Amino acid sequence: MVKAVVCGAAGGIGQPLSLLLKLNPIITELALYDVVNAVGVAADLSHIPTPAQVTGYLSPDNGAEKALKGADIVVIPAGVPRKPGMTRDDLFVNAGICATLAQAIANAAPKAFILVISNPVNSTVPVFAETLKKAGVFDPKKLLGVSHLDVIRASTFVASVLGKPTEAKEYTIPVVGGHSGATILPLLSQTKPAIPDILADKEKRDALVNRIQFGGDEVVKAKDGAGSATLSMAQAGAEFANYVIDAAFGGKKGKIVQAYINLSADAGGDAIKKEIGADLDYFSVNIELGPSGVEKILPIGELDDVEKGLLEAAVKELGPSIEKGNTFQPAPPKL
Ligand SMILES: NC(=O)c1ccc[n+]([C@@H]2O[C@H](COP(=O)([O-])OP(=O)(O)OC[C@H]3O[C@@H](n4cnc5c(N)ncnc54)[C@H](O)[C@@H]3O)[C@@H](O)[C@H]2O)c1
Ligand SMILES: O=C(O)C[C@H](O)C(=O)O
Repeated sequence: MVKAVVCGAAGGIGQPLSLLLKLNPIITELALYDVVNAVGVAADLSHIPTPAQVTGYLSPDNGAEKALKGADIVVIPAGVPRKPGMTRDDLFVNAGICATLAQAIANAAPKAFILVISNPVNSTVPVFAETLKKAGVFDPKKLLGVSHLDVIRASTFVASVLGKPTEAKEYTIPVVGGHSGATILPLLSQTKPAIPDILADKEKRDALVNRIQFGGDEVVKAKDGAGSATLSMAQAGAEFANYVIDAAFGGKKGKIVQAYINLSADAGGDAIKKEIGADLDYFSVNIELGPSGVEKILPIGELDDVEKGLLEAAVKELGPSIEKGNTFQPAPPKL
């Protein structure tokens, strides 16, 4: 029996993400929460003949906590998306929503896995952590910032540069760092199978790194004011959630993925700080998933000279974003 909850379920990401989770046969309960339309989306999905029983909740009468009660995993795409000209940092307005949802999770589902999609991920994950810490329920093994869209983009774009667009799934590229521009660090030198021709071609490689780092901008520009990536994010979010569910509840230990996490989650976090040469609290790293969530933090591994330069830029930009999340003070509740 697995209960999944989507917060922000009526949105551009929330709806297709909820659909994809409804299709996962391990999920037996799917609760949808949003400040608008969650009941309608739930009614719609509830007609699909898969095991998950779908319910919808709105904000009045403590809807968030009702939805969250007994949750095993909570996926959060709640909050405002970018418009052209905005950076992800401009979305820090979402911090308040994140703090409110974190408090509701602390009250109603303190042991749940929490997957944060809401931007800016580099700051919203620290906001979640700080709220959970204050509530005394923070488990760094279970709080995961979802940077998986960068990973699926990397596979797609590498295959495209190789002229093998139909074989994207065959290419695995670890993407570490954070989830915003220069903080996104694709480790092309660790691509499997190896891509020596791209690595040797500076122009090709630079363009590829840039496309992975700024793939989000490509979609924001194309949507021209109608939001940012929703469908690819829903796929990435569901794939990532399914990895976590399989590892925690499906007996499939050992999956290695990247996620933006608090480095205190495992002893391997200290080794990461040495590898990156910085005392950051958060970084997107290779993790092994298991029943406890982050079972192990694994080394980043060897970087080539290009990647060492990119790492320096990523670390520089990440520090202030983390600090912003760590020090965020939610507005006091209105009386
Ligand atoms: N991590 C990533 O890779 C990634 C990728 C794409 C988008 N995002 C981010 O995901 C977020 C959502 O994007 P979207 O395109 O779905 O936006 P959207 O506006 O289409 O949907 C957001 C939903 O959140 C809901 N919401 C607002 N306040 C809420 C609250 N307090 N509680 C519950 N729900 C609330 C809204 O009603 C809306 O339905 C944005 O911040 C966006 O930047 C992250
Ligand atoms: O670019 C955005 O604002 C949304 C998301 O973070 C993305 O990478 O597509």
